[in-house]
Amino acid sequence: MRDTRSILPLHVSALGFHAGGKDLLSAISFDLPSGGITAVIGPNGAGKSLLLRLCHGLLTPSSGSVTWGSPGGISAGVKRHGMVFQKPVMLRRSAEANIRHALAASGLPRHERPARTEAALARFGLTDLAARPARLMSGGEQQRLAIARAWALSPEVLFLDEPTSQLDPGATRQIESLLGGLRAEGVTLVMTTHDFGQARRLADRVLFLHRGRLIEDAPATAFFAQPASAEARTFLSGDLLW
Ligand SMILES: Nc1ncnc2c1ncn2[C@@H]1O[C@H](COP(=O)(O)OP(=O)(O)OP(=O)(O)O)[C@@H](O)[C@H]1O
Repeated sequence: MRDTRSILPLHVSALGFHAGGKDLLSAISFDLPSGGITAVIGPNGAGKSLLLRLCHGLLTPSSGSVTWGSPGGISAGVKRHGMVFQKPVMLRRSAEANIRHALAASGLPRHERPARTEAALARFGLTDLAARPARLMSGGEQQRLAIARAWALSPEVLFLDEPTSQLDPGATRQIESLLGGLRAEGVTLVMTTHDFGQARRLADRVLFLHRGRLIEDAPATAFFAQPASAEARTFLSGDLLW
């Protein structure tokens, strides 16, 4: 039977990542409790994608740790966090088959897959596109499918790496509205974005990274109204390039 205990909070402690002779992330510490949207922002190369990949387990920390769950809660071995990338990676199959494949890979019993697939397509407005080859779908449709595919696995936490950077304003608003809906459902979201307007519209909390360090961890309203650090002030004014 599925373990319904929470994988949260996520504890990131003194996290570091070293590659190519460089410290790309250093001494990053924060806790992620359940709920809300956290925007990870910062200039190009700050380490935002690396941070998400480390949290999701795609990379191994060089130092420090990423741990899930509180004592007595769920921890190792249960992966109820998903990740959506800037450019969705779709199999050369229909939209529906992409979701079914993810469900099969996750070990969901075969008899549960059709209903779960149907629900995911319906939830994200993709029912009419179910048979469409995923790679022929528009960028916005593919991103919706990527989110639907991640949602189908019932994630408690969803990491999204610049989910709308390839999309036009209409598709961006559509994705934002879907993300707001996931938040309302209780999914905990962590997303990188270069779009300050989007971070203001969506985020409850901001993690501001610069040169591999966590410079600010603040409620989004406070961060945008009055950033505490000189780096964030310069970044928000558009003058901090890297
Ligand atoms: N495996 C790797 N080996 C060496 N350097 C890497 C590796 N992965 C990332 N980097 C470097 O680490 C730095 C941070 O990369 P990352 O992709 O996390 O930045 P980012 O904040 O997401 O930037 P952007 O906003 O441009 O997407 C960059 O300078 C990048 O070139």
